Amino acid sequence: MPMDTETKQSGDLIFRSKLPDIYIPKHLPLHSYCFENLSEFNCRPCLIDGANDRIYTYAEVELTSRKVAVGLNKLGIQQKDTIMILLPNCPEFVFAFIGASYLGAISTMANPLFTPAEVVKQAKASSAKIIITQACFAGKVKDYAIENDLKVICIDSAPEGCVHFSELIQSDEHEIPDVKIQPDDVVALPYSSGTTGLPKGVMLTHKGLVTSIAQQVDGENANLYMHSDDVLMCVLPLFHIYSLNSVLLCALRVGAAILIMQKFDIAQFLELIQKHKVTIGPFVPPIVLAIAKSPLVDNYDLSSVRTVMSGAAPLGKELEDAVRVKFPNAKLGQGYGMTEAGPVLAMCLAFAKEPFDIKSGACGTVVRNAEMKIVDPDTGCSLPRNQPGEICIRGDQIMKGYLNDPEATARTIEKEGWLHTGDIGFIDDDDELFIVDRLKELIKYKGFQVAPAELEALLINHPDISDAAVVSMIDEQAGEVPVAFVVRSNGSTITEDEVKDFISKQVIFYKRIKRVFFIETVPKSPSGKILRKDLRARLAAGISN
Ligand SMILES: CC(C)(COP(=O)(O)OP(=O)(O)OC[C@H]1O[C@@H](n2cnc3c(N)ncnc32)[C@H](O)[C@@H]1OP(=O)(O)O)[C@@H](O)C(=O)NCCC(=O)NCCSC(=O)/C=C/c1ccc(O)cc1
Repeated sequence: MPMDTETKQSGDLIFRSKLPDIYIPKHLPLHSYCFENLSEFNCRPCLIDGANDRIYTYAEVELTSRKVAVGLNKLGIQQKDTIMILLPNCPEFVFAFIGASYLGAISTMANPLFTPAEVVKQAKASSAKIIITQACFAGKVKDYAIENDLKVICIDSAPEGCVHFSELIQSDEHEIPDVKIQPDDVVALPYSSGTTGLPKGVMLTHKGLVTSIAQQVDGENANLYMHSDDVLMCVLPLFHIYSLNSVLLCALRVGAAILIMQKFDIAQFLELIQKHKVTIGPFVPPIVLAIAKSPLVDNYDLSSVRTVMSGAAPLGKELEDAVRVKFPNAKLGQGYGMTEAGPVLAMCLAFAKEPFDIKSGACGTVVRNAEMKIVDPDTGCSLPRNQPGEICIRGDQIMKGYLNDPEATARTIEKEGWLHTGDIGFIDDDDELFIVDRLKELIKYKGFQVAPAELEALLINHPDISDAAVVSMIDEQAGEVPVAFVVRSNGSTITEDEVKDFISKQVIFYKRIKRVFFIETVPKSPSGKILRKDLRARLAAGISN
């Protein structure tokens, strides 16, 4: 047994990476760290827009981002202000995010397919001062922007009252304000519901993201080895931390090319891999499933791909094996992330420069410069190898906390710095982590988060519903889908379709309720907590209306 990866510290059994700790320049602001080695790849492709093959070199991306920083500043954005990026994957997403970082400002990212109410909720909660979007989504924030005197910037055309993105780029980069960015300053504010409750702003700092990127791609034997000849497929949405961190920011650090795809379409996706000789594919299980199942795959040359990573949801062993044959030259493995954890907790060591053997089904080994422990959820005691418990992580990469929510922060991060994931897993004799269950309420539809509390709050707003609980149901395509247990108000005859329609109108597609089951009472603990396990057990036993 590799004892040096396991130590005892004040009674806790702590696991560490097999890779040695490295120096991490945590004092650098995120943009300075990402562009630290820029002179080595100034003229190389940085962003490739898959929609039109337009290539932006590293020099262009860096310069444009600085211009955008000045442009944002001229529109009133100052250090510590928040901008909202409401965009699908596109070069402007990158310029806006990095531009805001140069200013010491914060980016909160939202799915442009959110309903107006969902966007406005996040814009309000994050106190966003500017919203950067596309003309077709501008209507979602128009009224809110007028009421609150916010500027809306559009990247394509500028509807009345909006500013065109090109105006930002016309600024003189030399006018960039001289800001002193502290390592603990927030740079990104994604939203996540964590282990319980409603979506909350996750404060990720310069130091946190620098540490997370370094844990993946820095060091002589990098854990997720990539270099300036690599081409990464960027099809996962940049408004979630997986793609933002493990694709965009990691690639920028090493000078790799980022192939931007706006929307997943299997034929276009395969075409782009072949055309641009993609070498690294960071995916999620539904994409892996599409590749495994599509007959189109055999018409394309995918031999350039050397790394296929899956994350954000569990990947079954059968699927892993089925897709392996489609990529003749690729190593296949998983990464394990959670927005609050910065996000990467564990990464497949077969992706290391000097790779290790791994087992299929494992979601990696704890990243370097970090500590992991597995605790008994009932007693809080740490557990030895091969015993499942709640996965906890400690290190500079984890979030600073939830925005304006010290109670939720304290529930998630212990005083000693341990972040509780709400995931149940164990570490085996070879230091590999296996996730076996989930303690938290979260539902994952194709890797997108659905917070049951959010849907329950909407449901009980309906006059014909007196109580409701939302849990996950297994689904082959999506992994999980939300289903509702509903208690009708006295005398109500509300139907399943009426309940579904009521929710569909208010939420993005992946939060739509797929089934409704009517019950007499929602099972609850004496303290009022919904007994979700009981409801899931009823589903498993084959409940029907
Ligand atoms: C690419 C997927 C897998 C599949 O996309 P899809 O085939 O379009 O299917 P969807 O179900 O998502 O979307 C379908 C619906 O959306 C619509 N849609 C779709 N994109 C459009 C559009 N750009 N315009 C307009 N309509 C559209 C589409 O038309 C359709 O609408 P409808 O027919 O009415 O249901 C997509 O689901 C997806 O991106 N999922 C991944 C989400 C994700 O990145 N999650 C990460 C969360 S953070 C995390 O967990 C971190 C983990 C992590 C792990 C490891 C690490 O190293 C680091 C981190």
